[in-house]
Amino acid sequence: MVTTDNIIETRGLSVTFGESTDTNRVVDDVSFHIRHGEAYGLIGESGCGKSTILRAIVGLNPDYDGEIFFQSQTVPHRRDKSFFRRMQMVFQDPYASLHPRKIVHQVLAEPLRIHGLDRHEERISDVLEAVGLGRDFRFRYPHELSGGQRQRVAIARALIIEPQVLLLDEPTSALDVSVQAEILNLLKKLRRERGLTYLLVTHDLAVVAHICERIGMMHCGKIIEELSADEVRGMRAVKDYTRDFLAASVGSRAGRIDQEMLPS
Ligand SMILES: Nc1ncnc2c1ncn2[C@@H]1O[C@H](COP(=O)(O)OP(=O)(O)OP(=O)(O)O)[C@@H](O)[C@H]1O
Repeated sequence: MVTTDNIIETRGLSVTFGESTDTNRVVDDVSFHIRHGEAYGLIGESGCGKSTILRAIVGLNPDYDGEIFFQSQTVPHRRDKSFFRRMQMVFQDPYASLHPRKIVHQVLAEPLRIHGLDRHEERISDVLEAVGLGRDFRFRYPHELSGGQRQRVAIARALIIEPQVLLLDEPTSALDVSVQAEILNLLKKLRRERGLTYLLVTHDLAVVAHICERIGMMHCGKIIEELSADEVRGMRAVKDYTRDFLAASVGSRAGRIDQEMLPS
């Protein structure tokens, strides 16, 4: 049943790559929902299909089976502009996602132009302020920014058209650990201030536990179990696979983002 509490829902979502006898079903019959204003995390080991789900939802993988709903409406396989007005994506690598020959002002003006929004100067200044960069950053090229600053610009670009949902694909994994914490805190603040809904994909337990209220554990293309953030922190999983994943994550790179760096 699709309810109005859900902003995103998938039913029987499957994605298969390859042709004829050489096919690989990397997302296999995935059904889950995200409520308005919720932060939902998909976690799992590399290659389990997390990013493919995100890409299917945002329309970068149009060849999927099953259904995707946005605010109770079936989303057409080919997304239109109005869809992107409401849902934006932030990619893992801020080095690759920003055009090297465009200054920040141009990067931020482009979505405003595409979506026909006015007051460019004001919106650009406001969004730079919101992501913790001053107005002066407008004139910088990406190579004149640090990794964290670039990811702030990428977040600003996603937010400038005031979407309802951000899809976050490993938004901090290309950054130094100390910078990761800054960006995670920024994402938390922005969600609180703007009532955003997040779908976050990561293999990093600390990231998902700090940002998300509910977490889907993925394995071999399926969500095998859903947990609350408290259940993740308390290592209270039902499935053996999830318990092993949580146990293996403690003390790993993920564990180095400690509580002090991430005020809740
Ligand atoms: N366009 C594509 N064509 C063929 N195979 C693909 C394509 N995109 C992804 N895959 C394969 O699908 C599987 C799932 O990839 P996906 O990127 O969704 O995993 P992931 O869980 O996000 O992993 P990671 O954390 O490493 O990004 C992988 O085996 C990958 O090689």
